Amino acid sequence: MSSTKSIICKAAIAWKANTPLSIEQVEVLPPRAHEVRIKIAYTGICHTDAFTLSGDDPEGDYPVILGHEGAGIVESIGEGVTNVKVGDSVIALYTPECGECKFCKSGKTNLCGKIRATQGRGVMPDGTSRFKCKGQDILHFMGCSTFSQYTVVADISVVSVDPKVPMDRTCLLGCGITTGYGAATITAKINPGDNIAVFGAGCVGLSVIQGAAAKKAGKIIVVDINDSKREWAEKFGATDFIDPLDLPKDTNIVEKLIEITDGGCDYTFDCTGNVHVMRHALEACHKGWGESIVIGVAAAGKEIATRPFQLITGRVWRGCAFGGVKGRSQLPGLVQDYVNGTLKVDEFITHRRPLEEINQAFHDMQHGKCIRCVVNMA
Ligand SMILES: NC(=O)C1=CN([C@@H]2O[C@H](COP(=O)(O)OP(=O)(O)OC[C@H]3O[C@@H](n4cnc5c(N)ncnc54)[C@H](OP(=O)(O)O)[C@@H]3O)[C@@H](O)[C@H]2O)C=CC1
Ligand SMILES: N[C@@H](CCC(=O)N[C@@H](CSC=O)C(=O)NCC(=O)O)C(=O)O
Ligand SMILES: [Zn+2]
Ligand SMILES: [Zn+2]
Repeated sequence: MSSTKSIICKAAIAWKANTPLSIEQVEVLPPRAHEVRIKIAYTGICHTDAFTLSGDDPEGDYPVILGHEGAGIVESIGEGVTNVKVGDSVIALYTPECGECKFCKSGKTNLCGKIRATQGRGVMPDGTSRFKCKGQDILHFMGCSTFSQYTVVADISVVSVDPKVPMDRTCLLGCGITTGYGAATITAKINPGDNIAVFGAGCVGLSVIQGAAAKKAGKIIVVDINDSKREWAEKFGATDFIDPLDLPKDTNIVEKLIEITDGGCDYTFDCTGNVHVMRHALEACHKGWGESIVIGVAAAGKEIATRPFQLITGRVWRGCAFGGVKGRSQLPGLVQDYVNGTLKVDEFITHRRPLEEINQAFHDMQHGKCIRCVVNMA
């Protein structure tokens, strides 16, 4: 049912790049046509939130409410909304799904194009913001802004899920876990026995591992410069763990991977955002058919490089957003995969914090043993 009233609530605002978030009282305007206002219950913090906060995101602009890995309850809907209703348990989608645009109709990508231009400018599809604080408009982020107790999203950027599943779990299907699992089970076409390598054993990389294990991959080799991730990688199904910094001086990670996979990997995945790692991931692929999938986000100006010969001799370089998953069509099924035990979610939660401690949660993520911190937005 549509509401005409604003809501005053708490949100963590990034007033400018590279500064701690500030907990503020914000006004959240009512949803307009084809918009949904959500009471956010829990949100994860993804490395991409930190990427934008750092100032490295070419689309980054301020002041902004970050957060794109969130779940909550529909509080009100605007005119014309039919896909969700007040009271639904939902996940916000930074990759929307309109079902009508050239991209959605292509059957070749999950990258819906309907609202990407306005989303990239931090505004709603009509070009305006639904957040106000201290007399000024506050920008939206990735069409979600889950670091606010209430947020407004486009109706194509939200999906209802099983209300019996706790939202401190479903929030994590809003980005990292789904991205990694989808990269391994949808974007890559892993056959049983295929040898794969995962570079970076954070939330995304660990979820690639679980996806590859689900596809009955052969060797699942995890490459991370942080030895403490060995245990994590094995917990999610890795068969081998290599810290490149431990290799003999005369051996590099590409040679090592080619050696232990009899010519190279069938698939590799970059989950680090480091463009040099992306090159290693490509060149560790098997001649003739190996595919490397870029997931990591790199800063403005960073570019990848390799010899054209690597591609001429059959290696394929591709990437994916949100694992290639169509949020409105496929997330409810992934939630059920969690319910029936085939998709790990609980195991990713290493930290929990209240909204007031969100800056410490960013610190957790960038130091120590954090895989995912879940923030309680109450
Ligand atoms: N394409 C998409 O749709 C999405 C992309 N992303 C991006 O994916 C990447 C991973 O996200 P997330 O898992 O949350 O990030 P994390 O920071 O949790 O994980 C990154 C992992 O890579 C390791 N690492 C860093 N540098 C290297 C290196 N040179 N060689 C090997 N390992 C390395 C890190 O180790 P250490 O802990 O020691 O730093 C860490 O374990 C990020 O760039 C993020 O922005 C995230 C979600 C969706
Ligand atoms: N604004 C950033 C975009 C970085 C990026 O690639 N984002 C991913 C999701 S990362 C989630 O944690 C993505 O979905 N990209 C597709 C898109 O349409 O943006 C930049 O410009 O670097
Ligand atoms: Zn993310
Ligand atoms: Zn679309």
